[in-house]
Amino acid sequence: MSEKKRGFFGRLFGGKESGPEEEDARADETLTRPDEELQREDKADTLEPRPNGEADPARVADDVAAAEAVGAEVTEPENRRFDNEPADADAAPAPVLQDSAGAETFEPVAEPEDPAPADLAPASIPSPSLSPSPAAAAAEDPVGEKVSWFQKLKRGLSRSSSALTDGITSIFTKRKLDASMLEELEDILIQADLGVDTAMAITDRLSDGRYNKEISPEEVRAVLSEEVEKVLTPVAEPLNLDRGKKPHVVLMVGVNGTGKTTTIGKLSQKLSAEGKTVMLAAGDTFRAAAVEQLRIWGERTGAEVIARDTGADAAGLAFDAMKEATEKGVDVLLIDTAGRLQNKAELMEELKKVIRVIKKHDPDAPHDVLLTLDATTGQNALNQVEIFGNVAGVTGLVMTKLDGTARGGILVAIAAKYGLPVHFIGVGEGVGDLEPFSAKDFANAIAGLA
Ligand SMILES: Nc1nc2c(ncn2[C@@H]2O[C@H](COP(=O)(O)OP(=O)(O)OP(=O)(O)O)[C@@H](O)[C@H]2O)c(=O)[nH]1
Repeated sequence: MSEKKRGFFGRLFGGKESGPEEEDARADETLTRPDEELQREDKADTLEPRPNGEADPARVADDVAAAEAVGAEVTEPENRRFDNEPADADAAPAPVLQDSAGAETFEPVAEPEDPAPADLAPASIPSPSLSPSPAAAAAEDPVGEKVSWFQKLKRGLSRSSSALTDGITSIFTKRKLDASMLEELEDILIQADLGVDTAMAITDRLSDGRYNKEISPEEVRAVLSEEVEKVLTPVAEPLNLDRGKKPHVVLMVGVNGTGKTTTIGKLSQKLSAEGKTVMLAAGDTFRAAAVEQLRIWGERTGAEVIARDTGADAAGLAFDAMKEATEKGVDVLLIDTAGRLQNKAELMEELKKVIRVIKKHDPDAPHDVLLTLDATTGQNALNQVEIFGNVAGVTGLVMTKLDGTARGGILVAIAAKYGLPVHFIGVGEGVGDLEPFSAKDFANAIAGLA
C-alpha cells in the first residue's frame, strides 16, 4: 500500500499529517475511548426533547454552534405532540403520587401534569397524533399498489440511505481509489451515525489491496451493506412472548414522545391478529391524552384497557393491571409508562418503583422491558440506552421514526456498543409501519440495495 488515509479524529482536530506510528496510536486511542469521542460528536445531537416535544431554544443554539464546529448535520427530534399539551409542562406542579399497592410512596418532582381535562373526548384529539386504524393504514399506500414490508422499509429509510449513497456516488464515480477518497467516505459514514468502529471496518475492507484500482459505487454499497449486516445480525431477535408466562408482562419505557403508546397500539394489533388476548395498562397517568390514545388503541384492537384518572399513581395502576390480567387469564399485558428524560433522577426513580411494584405480584415480571428510541434524536439515543438500561433493566429495543431522519445509522452504533436485542423498528405512524427487525433487510435498505 503506497498511501495511508488519515484517521477521522486526526482530520477532525487538524494538525500535521501523521506518520504511521502516530496513526496507529491514534487508532488505538479511538478504539479505547469511544465514549469520549462520541460525546464530542454528540454536540450535534443533544437536543433533548422537552416534555412538550420541543427542544429548548437556548440549547438548540448552543448545539447548532457546536455541531457546526465539527461539521455535523443538525436534525431536530420530531416529537409531534398533541396540541392540547402545556407549552411549558416543566413548570407544571407535580402531582403527589400514592401507592395503591400500599407498600411504598413516592413523590415525583417536576413531572409534567397534564392540564387537559380527564374526560377528553376521543374526537378532540388531533388525528395526526394517532396512528391510523388498520384500514386507514392500508389506504396510505398508493391505490392498488401492494407494498411489501421491504419496500416500506426502503421508503422509510430513504433519507438515511440517500445521505449515504449520494455521498458514495460522488466520491467513487470513475476514480481510482486513494487515501483521500477513503477519508471522505469515513466522514460520510460517521456523519450518518454508523459509529466510528463500523466506519473504520468499511474503509479498511475497501482499502485492502485496492489502492490505485477503480472501485464502483455499487461495490462500496455492497461492502457497506455487508458490514452493517455483520453488526446487526447478533441483535436481530424476535420478541418471544411464548415463554409460558400468563400474563406475559411487557413494560414500555423511554423518553417523551419516542413512540411508546403508538408502539403498544401497533403491538396490540399484531398480537390480537395472532389470536392472543391482550390487556393494555395506561401507565402514562400524567397525560390525559396518552390515556385516551391508549383507550382508542384498545377499542381498535379489542384489548381491554386499564386506566385511571390523570395524576394517579403509575405504580399502583401497574399493580392493579397485574392483578386483573392474572385474574382474567390474558396472554399479554402491555404496560405503558410516562415519557421521561433519562437525566431526570426522580423520574427514573419512579420508574424503578413501577418495576418493584410489578415484581411484588410476579417476581419474574416484567418479562420484557422494551425501550423505544426515536431515531431522529441521533447520538443521544446511545445515552438513553445506557441510562434506561441501568435503571430499568431494558431487555430489548424498538427504534421508531426511522422514516423521519437521515440518521437511521444510529441503530448500527447502538448495536455495536450495547448488543441489546432489537425487536422492532417503526417507519411510520400507521399500524402496519412496525415490523420485527431483520438485519439483512435493514442493511440492504440503508445501503440503497434492491
Ligand atoms: N413518523 C413516525 N412517527 C411515529 C412513529 N412512531 C410513533 N410516531 C409518532 O410519534 C408521536 C409520539 O408518539 P407516542 O406514541 O405518543 O409517544 P410516547 O412515547 O408514548 O409519548 P409520551 O407518552 O409523551 O412519552 C405520535 O405522533 C406518533 O404517531 C414512527 O415510527 N414514525
